[in-house]
Amino acid sequence: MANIIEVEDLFFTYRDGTQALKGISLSIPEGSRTALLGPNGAGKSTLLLHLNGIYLAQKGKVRVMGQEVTARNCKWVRSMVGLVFQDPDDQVFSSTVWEDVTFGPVNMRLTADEVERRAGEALAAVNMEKFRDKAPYHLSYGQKKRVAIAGVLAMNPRVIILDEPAAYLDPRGKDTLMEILWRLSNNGTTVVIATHDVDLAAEWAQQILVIKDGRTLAQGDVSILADEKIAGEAGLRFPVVTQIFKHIPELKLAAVPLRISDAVSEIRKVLKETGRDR
Ligand SMILES: Nc1ncnc2c1ncn2[C@@H]1O[C@H](COP(=O)(O)OP(=O)(O)OP(=O)(O)O)[C@@H](O)[C@H]1O
Repeated sequence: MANIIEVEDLFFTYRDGTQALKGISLSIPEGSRTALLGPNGAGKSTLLLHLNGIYLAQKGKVRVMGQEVTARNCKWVRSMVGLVFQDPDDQVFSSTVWEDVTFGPVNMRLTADEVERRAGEALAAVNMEKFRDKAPYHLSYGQKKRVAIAGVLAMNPRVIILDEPAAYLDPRGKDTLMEILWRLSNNGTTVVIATHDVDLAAEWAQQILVIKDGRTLAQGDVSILADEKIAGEAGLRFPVVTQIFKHIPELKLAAVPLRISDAVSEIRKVLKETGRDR
């Protein structure tokens, strides 16, 4: 799989002198599901703002679809890489939901028909069609979050990045959001989430990126989440499923499971081997 995003030795210092990124490198394969993890202040949000061209590299490179992100092409980058902020109040500001979701496509100077089609499809994708004439101000947090996602979807990006997508959502809101993320990924969109939720990362992601202190600590498949050294360094806890199985070594599993579905099949295997599957 080709990489749709590549970051090479990227540095970024805020005006007050805070060095947020200190030579970070990583890659995101096209069509993949990536979870970005790391402790508070690791540089996740700062990195995400570089991936869609809101911040530009001070040193090092960010490449999107093979093109280096610069002041000249950052508008194109923003249309290719959609970013959903953690707090929908930072993103949803128009007087109606419809106005908000059409804002991006109107700015892209698409025809009225195309704007209508894209905004309609985007609202349908997040199950918010019936709220189109409502003021975002009157929506619940989870509904506003879905409007923010629709606004990004309406731009038809190749990559969608969500900063802490599950934060403050109730269990049902979180399930709805995960369904949306699965659907997007099944349709071929590259999806990246920054999260502190290791269980969500283990269940959903194909690729895990752990960052710490402005650098990449680890990049690889979900087995990274069961690695004691990495978890210790990044201050991550193991997924709940992994914790349970690490406590029962007498099961002698070939690999400690990270996901509920893997745990269930491991348990079934043990039951079968010991004749307790009836
Ligand atoms: N606008 C800003 N001005 C100055 N420093 C900033 C600014 N935004 C972030 N920082 C600093 O940059 C570093 C990285 O912050 P960033 O928000 O990227 O981390 P994060 O990994 O997203 O953290 P969290 O998990 O808490 O959201 C931190 O030390 C933070 O205090």
